[in-house]
Amino acid sequence: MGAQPGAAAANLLEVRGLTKIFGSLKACDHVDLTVRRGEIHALLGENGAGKSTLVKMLFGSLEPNAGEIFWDGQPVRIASPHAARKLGIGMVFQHFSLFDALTAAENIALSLDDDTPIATIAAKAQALSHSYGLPLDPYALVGDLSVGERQRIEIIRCLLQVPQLIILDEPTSVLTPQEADRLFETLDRLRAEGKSILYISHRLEEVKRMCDSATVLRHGKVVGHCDPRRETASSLARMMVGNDVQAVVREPAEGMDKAPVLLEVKKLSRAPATSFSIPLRDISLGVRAGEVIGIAGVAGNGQGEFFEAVSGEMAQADAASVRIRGKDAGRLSISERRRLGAAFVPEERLGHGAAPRMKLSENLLLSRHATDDKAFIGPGGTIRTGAVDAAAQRIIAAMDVRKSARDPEAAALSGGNLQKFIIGRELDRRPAVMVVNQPTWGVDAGAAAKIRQALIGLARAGSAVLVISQDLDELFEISDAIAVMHNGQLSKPLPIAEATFEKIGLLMGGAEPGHVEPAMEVA
Ligand SMILES: Nc1ncnc2c1ncn2[C@@H]1O[C@H](COP(=O)(O)OP(=O)(O)OP(=O)(O)O)[C@@H](O)[C@H]1O
Repeated sequence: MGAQPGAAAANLLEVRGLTKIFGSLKACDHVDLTVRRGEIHALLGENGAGKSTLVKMLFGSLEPNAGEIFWDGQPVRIASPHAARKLGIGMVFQHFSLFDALTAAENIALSLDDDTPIATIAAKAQALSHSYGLPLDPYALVGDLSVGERQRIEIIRCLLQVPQLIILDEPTSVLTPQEADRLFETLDRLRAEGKSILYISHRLEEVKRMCDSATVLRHGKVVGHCDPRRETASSLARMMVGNDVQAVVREPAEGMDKAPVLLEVKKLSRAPATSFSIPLRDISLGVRAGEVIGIAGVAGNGQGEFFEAVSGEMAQADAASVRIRGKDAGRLSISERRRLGAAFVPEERLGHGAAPRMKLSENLLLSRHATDDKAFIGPGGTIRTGAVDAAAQRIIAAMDVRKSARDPEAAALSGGNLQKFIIGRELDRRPAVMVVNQPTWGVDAGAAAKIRQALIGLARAGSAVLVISQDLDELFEISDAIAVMHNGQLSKPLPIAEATFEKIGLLMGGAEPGHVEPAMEVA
């Protein structure tokens, strides 16, 4: 610190004693952080450790209660994202803030503080996209783009402002392995140009591969610094969690071929609901009591539409296209399907999986009043608040949900902790059929292992479990068979003993199921 104005300080960013308090919780407790020029610095920590809170203070969207920030050696106050951008801090958020009905260039224009003509923005965006190897058509409608392409718009939007420090919050959680590789090449390039990157990720292998240094947070405090290249994924996880992460154990399922099919999808087809959605084509699948079936696929190949059709968010014309415990359910609503013993966990947790401004207990009542009316609703329709509260606390304890109050609003939980609560809320019902989309998205290694083990446990206790996930490691860890969704079609499930990354990868890329073996020989 104390560099002369004008002379570049060795450290681009220094944070001393940064503190943020929510109610009685110190989400960040005297945090120190140093980011050097030209380094990729990982910010690690389990769910709720305080990572998002810290970067929100650096990006000017939260005001610290105490502490100092030095930028290029000089003390600064970052009062708003606008001020952060002016300093040279850019951020690529985990949840994209793009409008589907606008083009890439129009979306970028919205975030710029001047009124540069669209054609100029498009030309600049295209030049950046070429030079950083991030293919992008500035005139494409965002609604037509894959998640990976949308992220590229966010990155290019950030680069257009010529930042010195780029904050990336879980950038690869929604990317395919190929898209992630491309992102890593871009980050390498930015580092070589002397830019600094603050990188939040729960994927420890990629942290080891990409990052030069790491700061580890636990319960809002810095508990360590390390060079991730010298650590293993498990030593990093241990540093974050404070103890070893339990490996997931998948006992082989016995006699499954004779077990009843609890969830059946039969010749399910669906025309696209909007010009941005994928049509579903003749999908058939059965999930038996006791088994976990995984659905792999590159994002945007119909997984969301399939989830909507199975869960009842979108009813089908053909009642027999979805059968739950032997009953036609295709035309039933979500609540009616839940009453048949099914549970559904959507991908998007805020707004979809939980109402943000409602307390956890209220969210619990909202999702379970139909199925648990005896437990939660008393005579004359009164709510048994004691029972609802006890169930909420039971779920919080079972899933180790970390929070700042006894029964906080859903929006006050960190992303991973909210996911733990939503999964726990459904597991607590012991549903006969469980369908979950991206079960561990944004969840730390310890909590992910816990959720995966719980899904296997639910199946082995006699339920049918269907897991849609982009995380192939996860699917290989928990599934008894894996099917692949490509362009609205589903391949036949491949028993896990026969499945390999290569076979599944080829199917994800659109290989005909029958041609998997020859294609591999050619390769
Ligand atoms: N607006 C808020 N009001 C109250 N508490 C909050 C608020 N935002 C965050 N918290 C609490 O602060 C703590 C830190 O949350 P934060 O989102 O920073 O964690 P995180 O490390 O980013 O977690 P994750 O990996 O799950 O995203 C959590 O316990 C969370 O419940």
